[in-house]
Amino acid sequence: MFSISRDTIAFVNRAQWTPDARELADLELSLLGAWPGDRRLDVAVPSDLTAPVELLDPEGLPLAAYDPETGKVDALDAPAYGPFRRLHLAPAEVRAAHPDALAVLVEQPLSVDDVAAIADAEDRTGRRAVLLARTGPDPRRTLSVPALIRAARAAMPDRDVVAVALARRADPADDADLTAAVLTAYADEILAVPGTGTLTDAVAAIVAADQPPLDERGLVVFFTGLSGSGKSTIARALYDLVLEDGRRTVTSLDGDVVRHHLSKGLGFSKEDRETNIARIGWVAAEIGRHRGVAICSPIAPFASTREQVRAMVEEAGASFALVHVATPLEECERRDRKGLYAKARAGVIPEFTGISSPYEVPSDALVSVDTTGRTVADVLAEVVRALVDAGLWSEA
Ligand SMILES: Nc1ncnc2c1ncn2[C@@H]1O[C@H](COP(=O)(O)OS(=O)(=O)O)[C@@H](OP(=O)(O)O)[C@H]1O
Ligand SMILES: Nc1ncnc2c1ncn2[C@@H]1O[C@H](COP(=O)(O)OP(=O)(O)O)[C@@H](O)[C@H]1O
Repeated sequence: MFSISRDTIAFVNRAQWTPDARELADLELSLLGAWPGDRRLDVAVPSDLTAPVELLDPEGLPLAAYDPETGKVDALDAPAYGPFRRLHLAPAEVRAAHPDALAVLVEQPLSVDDVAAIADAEDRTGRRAVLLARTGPDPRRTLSVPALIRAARAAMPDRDVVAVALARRADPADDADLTAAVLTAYADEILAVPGTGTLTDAVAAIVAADQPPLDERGLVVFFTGLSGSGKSTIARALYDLVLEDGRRTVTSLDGDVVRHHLSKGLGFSKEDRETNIARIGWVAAEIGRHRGVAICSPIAPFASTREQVRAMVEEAGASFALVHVATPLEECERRDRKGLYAKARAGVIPEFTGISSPYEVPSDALVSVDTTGRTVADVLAEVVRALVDAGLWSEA
């Protein structure tokens, strides 16, 4: 007969939580045995979840059982996500391979001077350098994690590079303490290098490929404004301009069009509008990640949702330009091309933006354009000028 044990029931019922990027980095160090024994592992688990909570990786794989009371973790599985995963070694593995290592923290591409300093220290101490690349979230990061690792390998091809998921702390003293403790787990001797000076051609090429000039990075131009304000019209004109220019690939994510495909079935409640914008933002960020241009033109009436899109896009390494199409309600209503305002006024369409649903005017727009009494070409020129002035677009 088939029976389910109490353990199985407890396992199936376990609360689950996906930590944020900083917490996942800390958890990884803890699972590898690199986290300082005297430091509590903090994961902001919602208080209504019963301990122990299973901590999941971004793909839903349970990594550890966590007790929010004590901060204790019990390993369930090894992290398996992220590039260069094979370089994420435990201190014990590094010490077994290199008992006399000289640990060098790599946060920037190693310069010619850095490499010379490392070689000097190796001669002086009789130790061999192991390059510990800081791969945890770091607001000061100037290179993507894969590029940092590639640059470290290119600078010192004969040395081992180890990826250490050390997340930057906001408090400099706290950050220095944690960094020292984690490095000491890997090696008895640590060398700090300045991370400044000239780069070899090979390293410089990796940096240049990873950090193109602003006007070659992904770009999301996000038009927001009332229905009938002119978003689609100007967005289409910009789209054609990018195609005519020919230097960049471009995708249009128009409000109406998105609602026929990506957001089919969604309505106009606050929740559905937020879902709609989050979807547009997600796609736009992916386009930006590939250095394309995405032109979005939904109403996007809520500031917080627009901010989320900005964050997603910037996290993907692309630029976000918010364009407020600030044509006043009276003019939009006068145009009423689709007859929607008349229906909204008559109460036939509920929750209509500007009439019976709010529009939060942006305070973070790159440019704000009122299309009243102006030609499309004139408004387009103003938008392009704003993009050029911000360094996001260059005239051919
Ligand atoms: N209740 C209500 N409120 C606002 N708009 C409405 C509504 N019902 C239908 N429509 C039509 O849907 C278009 C707006 O869709 P969006 O996806 O851009 O809206 S949102 O960003 O999710 O708020 C909008 O198109 P645009 O005129 O191009 O803005 C309208 O044609
Ligand atoms: N300078 C202008 N820029 C954009 N649209 C304009 C302008 N002048 C008049 N219009 C008209 O206003 C209407 C805007 O509609 P649309 O672009 O669909 O707005 P939205 O996408 O914001 O709903 C169109 O009929 C367009 O021809």
